[in-house]
Parts: sequence; C-alpha cells; structure tokens
Amino acid sequence: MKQTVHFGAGNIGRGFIGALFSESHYHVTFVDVATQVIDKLNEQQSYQVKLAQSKDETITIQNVSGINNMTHEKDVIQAIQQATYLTTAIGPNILPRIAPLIAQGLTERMLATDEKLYIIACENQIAATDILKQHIFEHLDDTTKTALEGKVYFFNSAVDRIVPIQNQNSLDVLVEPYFEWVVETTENIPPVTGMKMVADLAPFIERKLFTVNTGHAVIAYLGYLAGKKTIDETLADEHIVAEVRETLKETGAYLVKEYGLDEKEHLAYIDKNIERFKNAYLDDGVTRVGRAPIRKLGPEDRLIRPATQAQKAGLSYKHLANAVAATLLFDYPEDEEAMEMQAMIREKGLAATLNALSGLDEKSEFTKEVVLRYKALQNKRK
Ligand SMILES: NC(=O)c1ccc[n+]([C@@H]2O[C@H](COP(=O)([O-])OP(=O)(O)OC[C@H]3O[C@@H](n4cnc5c(N)ncnc54)[C@H](O)[C@@H]3O)[C@@H](O)[C@H]2O)c1
Ligand SMILES: O=P(O)(O)OC[C@@H](O)[C@@H](O)[C@H](O)[C@H](O)CO
Repeated sequence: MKQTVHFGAGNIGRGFIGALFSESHYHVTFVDVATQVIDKLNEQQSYQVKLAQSKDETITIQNVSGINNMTHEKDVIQAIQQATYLTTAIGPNILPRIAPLIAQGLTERMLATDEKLYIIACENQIAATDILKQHIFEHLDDTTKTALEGKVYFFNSAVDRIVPIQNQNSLDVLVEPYFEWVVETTENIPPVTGMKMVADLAPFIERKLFTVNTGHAVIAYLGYLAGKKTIDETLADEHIVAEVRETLKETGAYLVKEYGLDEKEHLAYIDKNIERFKNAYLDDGVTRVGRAPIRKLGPEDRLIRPATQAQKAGLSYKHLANAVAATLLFDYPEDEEAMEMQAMIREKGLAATLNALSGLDEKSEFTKEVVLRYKALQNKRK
C-alpha cells in the first residue's frame, strides 16, 4: 500500500486531507504532538467523518496510524522515507518548528531511495509550501539540497473546507459537505481523490483567502463584539450580513481587476460562501474563526493584503478598514495572540500597533480610517 505522512492530526488533517488520502487507498501516518490523538489513532486505526447536513452521511476513514513527533522522532524519519506525499495542516506559525525533523527525514531518504516525494503545505497562507521549503533548507547541507532535485517536489496549495473544533474525546470529525483542494503543479503526479491541479495558484488562493477567509473573519470579529457564540448565530443579524457582503465586494473588486474574473460569477461566489457560513450544523465558534488575530493582520493575510491592493488600485477599502478595526478589538482571553495584541495596543497605541503587525504607515489614509472605525465600534460596544 502507498504511504503518505501528514503533519497535524487536527480538524483539517483528519477531516479533510488525511481523509482524501485514505479514500485514495493510501495508508496515512499522522504526525502530531497530541498524545491522546496519536494513541487513539493507533488503537482504533480508523475514524468517522460526518457531514454537517440534515441527511445522515458518514464516511469511515481506514488505514490510519499516528506518530508523536516529540517522543518518536526516529519513527517520523522512517515514515518520511517510505512516503509518496508529505502534507501539513498544523497552522502557518508551526511550520518552522517541524522543518528540522522533515529535513532529517529528507536527508535519510536521499541516502535510501530515488523515489519521488511530493510535499504540500495545506495552510491558510499564501505560498505556505515555499515558506516550509525555506525553513527545511535552513537545516540541509548542500549535498542533500542538490540530491533533492528531481526527487523531492514542493507544491503550493489552497485548502477549503470548514471544519469546526471537535469533541476532544473522539477521533470522529464533523465537516461541511463542500470542499476544494487546489495544488499548483504541472507534474504528472500520483492521483489523489479530490485534488485539483492548476498551473498558477495565485487566482485560486487569493480568491479563496480574500473571500472565504476575509468574510469569515468579518463575521467572527463583529459576532464576537456583539456577544455571539457562533458564525451562524451572528449571521442571523442582517446588518452583519450586509457588512460582510460590502466587505467582500471590496475584496472582489480587487480580485476582478487583478485576475480578470467575471464580475457576476464572482458576486455569485460571494453569495454562495455567505450561505455556506450559515450552516447551523457546523456550530462553528466565532473564537475559532477569529483565532490568532496577529497572524490574520499580517501584511499578506486576508484583511491587509486586499486593503493595500485596493488602495493601490484606487478602489474602496472602507469596509476592510472596519474589519481591521473589529479585529483590533478582539480581546478573547483564551487566545494568546489576542492578549498579545491588546497589550501592544495599550502600550503603543493603535497606529503603531498596526504598523508593527501589518506594516502599515502610521499616517496612511487606511490607518486613519481604521482608527476612526475602531472608535466607532468601541463606542457601540459600551
Ligand atoms: N479548520 C478549518 O476550517 C480549516 C480550513 C482550511 C484550512 N485550515 C488551515 O489548516 C491548518 C490547520 O487548521 P486546523 O483547523 O486543522 O487546526 P487544528 O488546531 O485542529 O490542528 C492542528 C494540529 O496540529 C498539531 N500541532 C501543533 N503543533 C504541532 C507540532 N509542533 N508538531 C506536530 N503537530 C502539531 C495540533 O496538536 C493539532 O492537532 C491551518 O493552517 C488552518 O488555517 C483550516
Ligand atoms: O484557519 P484560520 O485561522 O486561518 O481561519 C479561520 C477560518 O476562517 C478557516 O479555518 C476556515 O474555516 C477555512 O479556511 C475554510 O476553508
């Protein structure tokens, strides 16, 4: 049986990428630091993926096992030697932490086999695999780097499937029925069910990140400010639905201009996604979707990049400024990044925080707009 190694046995790992490989007749070795999850994978060797919809539909995922990378590094290195694919879904900030072990695995692999290996980071980040590759290369010697050529391939990808936080006592995963996995390659690679291959990922990842994830972030932060618990509960408020649509029209105007998308089709894509977000079976928390606000305020991420691109193109960015202001008000105590961001705002003020987190000029029109919107949202919250 063909082998694949997947780093991150969390929501997307078990509920999406690992499930697709299992359905494609691969044995999936999950690598994770969560001992309980790894132990259960080895005990049960299977789990269920349940679709979040009215009709009962459950898929059994088989041929799975797990390795704890904190305690069993050698086993991970061994698994990397036998794999056809190596994928990740652990969160962009964790990629540098797993790179040294992947580098060791690749070094051993180059001594053992000429078989091809395909590495794909499945994270909500532009060029995540390129970033992972850079981190891996920091831990390789020149001989190994040269040996990788023509044997180890790095492909960027875009992943789309809403998977909420799960019951921690079970391996089973509740997922939305919809999914899309787009991989950038022109190589003739071994087939994986559900994987779509494209020559240029840019329009796909930007359309996904700046529609699905920008929209999701607007709902999460406005919902949090309004005291809502879930995404679908937040969307019961028509004012918030209208704000989401207006924000996505701003990102949409940039996407249409940049990639020559059909405007009508794109508006339909926006509406389709707003309907996806309303899925009450998902029970998806605003604090999950709003997690890690510092990452979400990064210069290349879902809020800042479309705003700076819109500004450059002379397009409207007022609703995006509102979304950034709502992000800056996210003060969920259990979110480490939210707490760090709030401490920065207290210490430096809003404009300097935006400059530090998003690279925005403190005197820019966009920063001024964010500060105005922040004050308005803050007053409304009181
Ligand atoms: N959940 C979604 O709806 C969704 C959809 C598309 C993309 N994504 C992206 O997928 C990635 C994973 O998201 P998720 O929702 O599955 O998160 P998650 O928290 O459910 O899963 C992450 C897993 O990584 C593990 N992990 C953390 N540090 C590790 C380390 N050093 N070594 C090995 N494992 C480690 C955690 O224990 C956890 O099991 C993120 O980049 C996210 O943006 C998520
Ligand atoms: O995973 P994040 O933190 O980058 O973003 C939160 C959600 O928007 C995200 O997980 C979506 O559910 C997912 O990207 C849908 O494909």
